[in-house]
Amino acid sequence: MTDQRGPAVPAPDDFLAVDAALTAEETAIRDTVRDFAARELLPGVADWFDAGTIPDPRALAKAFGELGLFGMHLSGYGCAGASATAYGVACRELEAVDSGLRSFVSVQGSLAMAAIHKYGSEEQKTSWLPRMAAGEVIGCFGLTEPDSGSDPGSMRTRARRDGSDWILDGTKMWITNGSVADVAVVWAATDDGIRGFLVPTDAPGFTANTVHRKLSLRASITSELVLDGVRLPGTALLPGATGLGAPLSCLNEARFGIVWGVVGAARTCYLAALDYAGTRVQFGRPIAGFQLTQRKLADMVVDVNQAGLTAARLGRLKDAGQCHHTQVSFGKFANVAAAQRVAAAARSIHGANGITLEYPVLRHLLNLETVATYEGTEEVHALSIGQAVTGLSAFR
Ligand SMILES: Cc1cc2nc3c(=O)[nH]c(=O)nc-3n(C[C@H](O)[C@H](O)[C@H](O)COP(=O)(O)OP(=O)(O)OC[C@H]3O[C@@H](n4cnc5c(N)ncnc54)[C@H](O)[C@@H]3O)c2cc1C
Repeated sequence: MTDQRGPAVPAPDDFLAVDAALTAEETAIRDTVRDFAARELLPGVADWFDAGTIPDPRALAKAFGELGLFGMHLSGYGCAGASATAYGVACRELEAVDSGLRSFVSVQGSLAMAAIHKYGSEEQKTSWLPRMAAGEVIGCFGLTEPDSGSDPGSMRTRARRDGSDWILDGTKMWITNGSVADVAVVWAATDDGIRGFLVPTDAPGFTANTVHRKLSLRASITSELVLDGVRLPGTALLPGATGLGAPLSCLNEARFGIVWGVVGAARTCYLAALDYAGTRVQFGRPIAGFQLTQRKLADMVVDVNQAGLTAARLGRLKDAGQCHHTQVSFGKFANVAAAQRVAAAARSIHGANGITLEYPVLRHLLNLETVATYEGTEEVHALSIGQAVTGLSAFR
């Protein structure tokens, strides 16, 4: 909108008019997910966080499936085949409500389904993907172990041959949706290097134990997976996944969703702070009128919108097939840190109210501790960027 005085004052949450570059389809997806999230997720999320769970994960999976969010940027097998940017926008709108809800979609679509889509046999794809896309089957992705996190090559979970079968032994830790999953994509060391397996969670010897007393990502189910002599047929092996590069490429898909998602978390915190600062009166005037508050709000609007710009640029690079994994590392590294700064500043603007679940700010700030840790910690992505720019690996 312009008038004779020139362009209008930009919208606080889209200061650089990034969304104007979305296609009509991407805009429609944004609006659909935003409406759904406001109607179905936002009213309950503080209670779910308080209770430390998602009350009905199967119903939630069905609802996400009906919206076409699972495996949204994959094609065929019941997946929506949308652009990477559209998927990113959907992640942004979900994480504007809670990082745990975006994690549900990331793990199902970008980790479990992407692994099957990329590395599975035709039979595995037709058997699992349509039901996972519809939300009838929940998947999880087991890479991390109690003693193997940033260095997944050190994993101890073993898969050994027994005739044409495989026998899996080991423990996976911090696995999102592990206790509610129907199928686990489990990565294990074999005599031929790291391989991926599709493990039905009712297989004898498989157990999942929910992790309790988390202080972050509480509206999400996190589990330990125990594999005690789990016997699988030869057809459980993902034939195309050979070596550590396979799970790492799935993580790169999920990280792309994080680059976008945290923009949503930051936006929510920023808008809450802006609203609060405009109505909270101290010393006879709204705290938004104090210079120190305005400095915070200016820093926040820059962080939110620069992060949005980074996400949008990576989306277009990915849609063009031109997004290098170190660029996704750049996005995760920069955007998570920006979201953490915004959430912390928003919490301070809310004063004492900011420590309660009546306002979203501390919930988001706590969630972002997980988001900074999973899919590669802040340090790991710094090293990945460092390696890209220097040509020297400092990982070990
Ligand atoms: C809520 C939640 C959900 C999760 N969901 C999943 C899931 O679904 N599937 C899954 O497989 N995993 C999942 N994870 C695990 C997550 O990916 C790991 O926690 C992460 O990779 C870090 O591993 P770690 O916790 O073992 O930390 P560590 O690797 O032990 O790292 C500890 C610290 O050391 C630093 N560090 C490590 N190596 C280096 C180095 N070379 N140089 C400098 N610093 C270094 C790290 O950056 C970090 O600060 C989840 C985690 C959480 C908290």
